[in-house]
Amino acid sequence: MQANKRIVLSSDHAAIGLRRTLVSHVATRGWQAVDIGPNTSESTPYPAQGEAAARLVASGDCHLGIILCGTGQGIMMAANKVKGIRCGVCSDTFSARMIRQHNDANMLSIGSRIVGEGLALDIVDAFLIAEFEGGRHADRVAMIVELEG
Ligand SMILES: O=C[C@H](O)[C@H](O)[C@H](O)COP(=O)(O)O
Repeated sequence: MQANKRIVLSSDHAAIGLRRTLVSHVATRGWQAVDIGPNTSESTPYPAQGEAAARLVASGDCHLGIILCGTGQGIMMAANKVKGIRCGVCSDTFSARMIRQHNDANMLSIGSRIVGEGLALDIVDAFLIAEFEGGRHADRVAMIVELEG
């Protein structure tokens, strides 16, 4: 259990309901949720929401991040533009575990129009429980970091 660790959650308008569910869920897993919205059903651009969450992770203010939009793809693309962010879109628990174990991902993206609530909770659990394995994977992640310049 990762007690006292902070995790930022962010979404666009397409994923407000699922984001709120995940905010409550991560708290039951011992994480302090930093929910940066939105809290209106008005159209909210995913790039800004992804960037804002990514900056909290990149700065060290939050240890991990969970971001959501309709597909999970657009907000993931935006988050990955921020230096230091490794974010993957997951629609299954195996991928959610592996992006932590092999890729040292610090953000998870989920598509609210693809993944149902029950699976989303399992995906989040898989992501939170898994830990980076290091070893041969560390060299590969270092190569990703080098690409950032
Ligand atoms: O990657 C983008 C996301 O799936 C957005 O949630 C989606 O494009 C929003 O579409 P709309 O404005 O039609 O709700």
